[in-house]
Amino acid sequence: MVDHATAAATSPAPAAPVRAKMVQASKIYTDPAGAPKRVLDRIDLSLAEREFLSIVGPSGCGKSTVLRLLSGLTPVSEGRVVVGGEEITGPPKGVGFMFQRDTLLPWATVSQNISIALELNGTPPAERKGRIAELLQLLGLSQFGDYLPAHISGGMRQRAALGRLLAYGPELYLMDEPFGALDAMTKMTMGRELLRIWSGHEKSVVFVTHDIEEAVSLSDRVIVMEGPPGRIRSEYHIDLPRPRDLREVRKMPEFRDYCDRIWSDIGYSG
Ligand SMILES: Nc1ncnc2c1ncn2[C@@H]1O[C@H](COP(=O)(O)OP(=O)(O)OP(=O)(O)O)[C@@H](O)[C@H]1O
Repeated sequence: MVDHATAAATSPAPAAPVRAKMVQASKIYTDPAGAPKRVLDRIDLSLAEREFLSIVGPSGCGKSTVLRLLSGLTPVSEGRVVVGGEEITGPPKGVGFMFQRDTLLPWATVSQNISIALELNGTPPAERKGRIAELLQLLGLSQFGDYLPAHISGGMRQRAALGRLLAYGPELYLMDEPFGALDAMTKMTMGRELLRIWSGHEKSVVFVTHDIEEAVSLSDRVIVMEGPPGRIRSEYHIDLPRPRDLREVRKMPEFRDYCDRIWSDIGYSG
């Protein structure tokens, strides 16, 4: 663990090339009375190529704001955000977002939702049909391509949203509690799918979750935030074997140990 309260507040330089980083990045919003409100305070964060990084922390500590800064959807107030080697001033290429509630287009079928992502990334029309079929198969949705989002379950909608993200094919996945609304079993299945896809495609992931066990089971590294204003409190390199069986890994004493330490960092003593 690196304790950011006492150690220099920087991540150790990862061995792999850097996919994204935040350097002394702060975000200042305006509160309803018009006064400045510092929601992120001098965040230093480095994400390696092919790294799976999770961010946990209490509600309102700024986890989503970190994702928004990395996505370029929200500009940084102080400091720098660098993605793919370039300081960003807007949404950079190669970045895809997935939210807790799926944001599928309600009037388009599952296949059409995926097709739009393929169109956006420039996949030639002749290749789209085959690619859609592949993705539907990968996500167990082959029977549901012609369904509207309202006519499938919440878990299926999240799978379709993941399919759309994969269709878009970003280098960096920014995921904001993507499985937060799902039941425990579907959540585990989605986590397993995500790991399978991630390990096959070698993309980088920043995954925000309230679920510490989910964070530890999926990640290479877990960052614990505190705030407001949002700061990095500590980080854990998760030294658990890969490939991971998400149920088996939870039985390991090291897994429990990581979770216990993160719970106490967040301030929960049981
Ligand atoms: N557009 C905005 N204008 C003003 N304040 C904002 C805005 N967006 C977020 N905030 C504030 O920034 C702080 C951090 O919000 P953020 O959503 O990043 O936290 P979070 O850790 O993701 O929370 P949660 O776990 O509850 O989703 C909160 O106090 C929130 O009210």
